Amino acid sequence: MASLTEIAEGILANAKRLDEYTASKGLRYSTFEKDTLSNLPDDFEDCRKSLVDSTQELKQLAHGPVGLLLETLFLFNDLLSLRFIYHYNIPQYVPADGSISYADIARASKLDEALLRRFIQAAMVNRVFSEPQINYVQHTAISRLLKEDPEAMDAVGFLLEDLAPASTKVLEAFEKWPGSGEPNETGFNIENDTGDPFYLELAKTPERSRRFGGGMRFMTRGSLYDIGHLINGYDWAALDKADGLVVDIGGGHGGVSRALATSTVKLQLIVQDLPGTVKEGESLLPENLKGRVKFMPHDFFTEQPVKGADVYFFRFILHNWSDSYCTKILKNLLPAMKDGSKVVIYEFLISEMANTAWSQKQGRNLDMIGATGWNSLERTASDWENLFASVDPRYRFIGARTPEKSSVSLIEAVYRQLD
Ligand SMILES: C[S@@+](CC[C@H](N)C(=O)[O-])C[C@H]1O[C@@H](n2cnc3c(N)ncnc32)[C@H](O)[C@@H]1O
Repeated sequence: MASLTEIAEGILANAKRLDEYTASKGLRYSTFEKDTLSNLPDDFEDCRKSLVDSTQELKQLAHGPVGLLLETLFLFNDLLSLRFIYHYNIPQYVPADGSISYADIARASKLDEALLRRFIQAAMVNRVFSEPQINYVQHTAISRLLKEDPEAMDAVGFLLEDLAPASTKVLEAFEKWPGSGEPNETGFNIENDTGDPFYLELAKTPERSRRFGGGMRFMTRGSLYDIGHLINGYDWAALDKADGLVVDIGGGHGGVSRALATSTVKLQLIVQDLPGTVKEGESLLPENLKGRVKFMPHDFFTEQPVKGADVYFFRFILHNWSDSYCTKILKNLLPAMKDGSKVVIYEFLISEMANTAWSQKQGRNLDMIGATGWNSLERTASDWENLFASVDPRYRFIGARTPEKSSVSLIEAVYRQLD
C-alpha cells in the first residue's frame, strides 16, 4: 500500500493536470460555486475519477479507524439535512444570484427561522448552500442544480423519501421473511405497509411515480450510462443483415432499440414491454425508424412469442429480480431459441472481490437498493455463470466484460442444442 506522501503526490499530479486543462480552455479552476470539471474529454475524466478515488483513500487513512467509523456512523445526519432541504423546497427561496437572509427564507416558507438555520447549516457541510456573510444564504453549484433542474430534485426525493426510509426496514424484512426472493417481501413493503411490489405501490400515487421517472432520468444522464458504450461495445454489425433480429425484452420506451436501429442499417428490433409502456413507446418512435423497430406487448413471465431471434436482450431488467424469478424469465426464452441464439444482458457487474474505489461504488449502491426494494441483486460474473448453468444445460455462458470507458457491462450466453 502506498504511503500518505505517495498517495498525495498522485493527487497533486492529477490536480495539476485538471487545473491546466481548465486554464487551457480559458476557464477558472473549479469551485463549489461554479463547477468547471463537467463534460471533460475521456482522458481528463479518468484523471478526475482517479483524483476522487485517491482523495477518498487519503482522507480515510488520515481519519484513522475511529474517525472513519464515526464519519460513517453519522452519515444519516447528512441525509436528514438534505431531506429537509428537499421537503421544504428551500432552493426555490434562494435567488439564483446574490443571497437572502435566513429571516426572509423563514418569512417566505413559513418555517421557524432557528430551525431553518440549523438544517441549512448542516446541509452546508456537504456544500449544499453557503454563507457569504453571517445570517445570509447563497447558492452553491449543488443547491443551484436543485433550484434549476427539477429532475435533480426528483432524484433527491425518490432516494430520500422512498428508498432511504425503506432501507431502515430491510433487516426487519429479512427476519419476517427469511431467505425471500419475493418482490413484495422487502423493507419497502414494511415501510409502506403494503403487499404490492415496488412499482405497483408507487403507481398508486401519481406524484411518487412521476418523481421516480424524473429521478431515474437524472441518475442515468452522463457518461456513466452513455448508451454509446453499448452500441460500440458489442459486435452489432455482425447482425446487421436483412434477417438480423434483436428482441429488446422489457425494453421500456425503446431507448436502446432506437439507438441500435440508428447505428445499423438493416437490423430489425422488437421492443417488448407491458401494454401501457409499449403504447407510449410506439407513440414516441420517430417516423424513420418505424420500418425496423416494432413494439409488442409481452409479459416476460410467459413464453417468448418471437422465435429464432439472434439476440434476446435485457437492459436493467434481471437485476430487479431474484434468482428464482430470473430463472423463470430465462426459461421462457428456451422454446423460442434457435441454435446460436444469444442472451445479451447489459447491467452493472459486481466484482468478485470487494473493491474500495469510489468509482466502483455504483454497482454496490444498486445492489443494496435491490435488497431494499425488490429482494433482488447485482451479480458477479460467476453469479451469472451459475445462474445460466442452473436454468438449462443448453445455455452456455460466454462471459462478462465491461466495454472500454463504460461502467455498465455486457453479459452473454449462447443457446446450443444438446447432441
Ligand atoms: C428498469 S426498466 C428498464 C427499461 C429498459 N430496458 C431500459 O433499459 O431503458 C424495467 C422495465 O421492465 C418492464 N417490465 C416490468 N415487468 C415486466 C414484465 N412482466 N414483462 C415485460 N416487461 C416488464 C417495465 O415496464 C420497465 O419498462
